[in-house]
Amino acid sequence: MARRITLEPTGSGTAPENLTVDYRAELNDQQYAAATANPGALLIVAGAGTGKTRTLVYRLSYLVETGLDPRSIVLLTFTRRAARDMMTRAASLLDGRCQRVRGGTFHSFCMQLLRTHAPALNLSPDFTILDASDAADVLSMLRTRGGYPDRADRFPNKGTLQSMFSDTVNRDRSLSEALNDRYPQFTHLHDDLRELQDTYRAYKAEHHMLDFDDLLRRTHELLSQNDTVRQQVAARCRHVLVDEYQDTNAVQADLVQQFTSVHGNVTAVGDDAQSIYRFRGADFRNIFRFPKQYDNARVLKLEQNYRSTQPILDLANHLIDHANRSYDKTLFSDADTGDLPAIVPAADTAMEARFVGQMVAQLREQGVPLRDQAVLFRSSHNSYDVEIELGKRNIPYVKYGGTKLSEAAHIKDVLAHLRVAENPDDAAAWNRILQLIHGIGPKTAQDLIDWLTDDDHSAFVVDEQGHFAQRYLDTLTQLLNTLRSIRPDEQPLTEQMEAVLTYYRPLFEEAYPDDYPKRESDLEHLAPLAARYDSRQRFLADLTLDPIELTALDQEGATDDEAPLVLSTIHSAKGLEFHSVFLIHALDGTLPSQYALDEPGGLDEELRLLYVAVTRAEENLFISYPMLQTSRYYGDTMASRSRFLENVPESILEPVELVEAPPESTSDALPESPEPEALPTPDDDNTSAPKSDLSEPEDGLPF
Ligand SMILES: Nc1ncnc2c1ncn2[C@@H]1O[C@H](COP(=O)(O)OP(=O)(O)OP(=O)(O)O)[C@@H](O)[C@H]1O
Repeated sequence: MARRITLEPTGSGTAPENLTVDYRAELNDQQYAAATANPGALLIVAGAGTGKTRTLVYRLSYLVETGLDPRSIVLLTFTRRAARDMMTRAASLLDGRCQRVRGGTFHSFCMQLLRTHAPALNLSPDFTILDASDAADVLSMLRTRGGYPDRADRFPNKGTLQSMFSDTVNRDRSLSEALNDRYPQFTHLHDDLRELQDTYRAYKAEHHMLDFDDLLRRTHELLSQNDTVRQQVAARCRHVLVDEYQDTNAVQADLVQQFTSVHGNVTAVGDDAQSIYRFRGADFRNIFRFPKQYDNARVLKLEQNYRSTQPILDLANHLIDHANRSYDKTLFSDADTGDLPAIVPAADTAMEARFVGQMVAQLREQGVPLRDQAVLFRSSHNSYDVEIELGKRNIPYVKYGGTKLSEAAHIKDVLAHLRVAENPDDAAAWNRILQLIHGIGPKTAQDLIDWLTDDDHSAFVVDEQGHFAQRYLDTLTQLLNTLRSIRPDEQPLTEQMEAVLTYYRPLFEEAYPDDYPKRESDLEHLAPLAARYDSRQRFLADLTLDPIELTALDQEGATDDEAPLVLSTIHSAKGLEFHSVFLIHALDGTLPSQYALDEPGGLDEELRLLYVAVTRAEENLFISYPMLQTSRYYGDTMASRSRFLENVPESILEPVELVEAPPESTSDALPESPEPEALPTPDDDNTSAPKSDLSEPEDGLPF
C-alpha cells in the first residue's frame, strides 16, 4: 500500500472566528464537536432524539461556510425528502449555497452515475427502473417460460424469488449462502435457481431494465472495474455525508468507501439501536466496522436527548440494555419529570381501539393537537379497529406505511405506458399494458413483446396486419398510436399523461370494475405531480425510487382543516416525534413478529423496532395490547403481551387497567368488571395525559 501523507486543512473559506452561524451557541458540546470536526472520517453515533438531524444540518452548513464547494458535497439520506429538508434547513441557517449540495438516496445517486457512465458498462443511458413488484413480475414470466414449476414440486413463487435474488446482492453473498441461511427448504433447487437468476440478469440487460439492486451493484461494478471512472467520481466527492448509516447494506458501505477513495472525507451518522431494515439487507454491523474501515476514523457520540422526558428514556434505555450488541450510550434528558410510560392491557381489539379513540379525543380537548399525536403499530393491518373507532368519533387521521402511490396497480398501469415511451425495450412495462387489452393473455403478450421489442418494429406501427388477431387489433392500434404520439418526450408531461389517460380510462373501468370510482382520485393526483417535472425520465425515476404515500397525497390541499392524527407503521415513523404516542398491538407474535423468531438476529431487530417506537414519544407513551384476538382461521385465541415488556419493573412501566363506565351512565350497559380499580381522573395540565377510564359518553357508545 502506498505511503500516506496527511495534509492539514488550510481552508479557503471563512476563518472560524468570522463564521456567520454561531455553532457554539446553537449546539451542545457533543453536537458542536461533531458539526465542526476537521475533515477525515467521522462516525457520529447518535442516540434517538439527540439531534442527529440538527447536527448534520449544522455540519453541512459548516462545511460550506468554511469553503467547500457545495457541489462537491454529497449528502446521502434514506429518502429524497430527508435530503431536501436538510438542505433547506442548512440554507436558512447559512444561505442558498446549501441548496446546491448533491443530495438524495443511494439509489438515486447511483442512478445518475450510471446514466453518466453507461457506455463504460455497455448500458443504454435510457434504462428504466424496475421496483420490487415489477422485478417479481418479470421473474414470474421467466419462471413460467422456463417451465421451472414443472421441474420441482414446490418451486418458489415470484415474491420469494425476488427476495432471494435481492438478498444475494444486498448481502453480497452467493446464492448457496443465501439458500443455506434463509431458504433451506429450497437448497435442493440450487442449480435451477442459479440458472433462473442468470436468465433474469440476461433478460434485464437485453431490455435495458435495472432493478433497485442493480443500481447499487452495477455502480459498485463500475467503480471497482474502472479505476479512471472511480477516480473521476471520487475526485468530485470532496465530502460525503451519510445519514442513517446503521441501515446501509454491504454494497452501500463499500460504495461509500469508493466515493471517498480520493479525499477520504466522510461523515456517517447513525444509531445502531435504530437499525430496522434487515429485511432489505441492511447490516447494522456496518456501523461497528466503520472505525476499522477508515484510517484515523474518529467516533463521536450524541447522548443528550431533547425529545423525551426522562421516564420515557428510562424505558428506552432499559429495553436496549437487552440487545446483544450496541455502542455503549445512555440517553439522558433535562426534562427529568413526567408521567411514566403506561402498559395497558385491553380485553380485545375493540376495547383497545376505544381506549385509543377516547384518549386521543381527551388529549385534543386538553390542547394537544391531533398532528402531535400518533398511533404506531408493527403492521398496517394492526390498526383496522382503531380506524373504525376514529371514524365513529369523526377524528381525522392520515395513515403512513400502507400502499405507496407508485405501488397501486392502476398507477403502475399508467406509469407503464410512460415507461414504454421512454424505453421501448422495457418488456416488463409492455407485459403490463398489453395484458390490459381484452383478448391478450400472457402467451399472446409474450409473442407481441418479442415482436414489438425487435429493432425492426420499434416504430410503434402495426404494419403487418396478418400478424395480429382481430379481437384485439383495434385497441392495440390505439395503444401504439398513443405511444407514438408521446414517444419523443417533447410535449409537456401533463399532456402526455392526458393522452395516456384518454386511452387507458375504458380499460381501467374494465380492469377494476368493483372499485374504479375510488381509484379514480389517485389518477387525478398524477397530473399535478407530473406538472412539477420537465423530464419524463426523472418523473419516472423519482416515483419509482422514492414512492409517495397514497394517503399522504389525499392530505395535500386539506390545509384549511385540522391537521390529522398520524397512524403509522413503526418503520414509517422513523425520524418523527410526537407529543403523545400510542403503541398498539404490543403482542408476542406481532412485536416481535412471529416470522422474526426463526431468523438469526431477527429478535434483536424486533427489539430495536420497539425502541424506535418508544423513542418517538415526547411526553406521553401508552403501550397497549388486546388479551383476546379473533382471527378468521383460529377464532378467538388468548394473546400475551410482547416478551420485551414482560419483566419491566413497574417503576419504569406503569400498569393501567381499563374499566367500563358504571352502568347507570349509559342505557345499554356491559356488566361491570369484578374489581374495577379506580383510575386517576384526567389531568388538567395539558402536557400530561390522563390515565384512562372508558367513560366518555360523547357519542353515546353502548357501555
Ligand atoms: N442543541 C439543541 N437544543 C435544543 N433542541 C435540540 C437540540 N438538538 C436537538 N434538539 C431538538 O431535539 C429534537 C430531536 O432532534 P432530531 O430530530 O435532530 O433528533 P434525531 O437524533 O435525528 O432523532 P431520531 O434519530 O430519534 O429520529 C428536535 O425537536 C430538535 O429540535
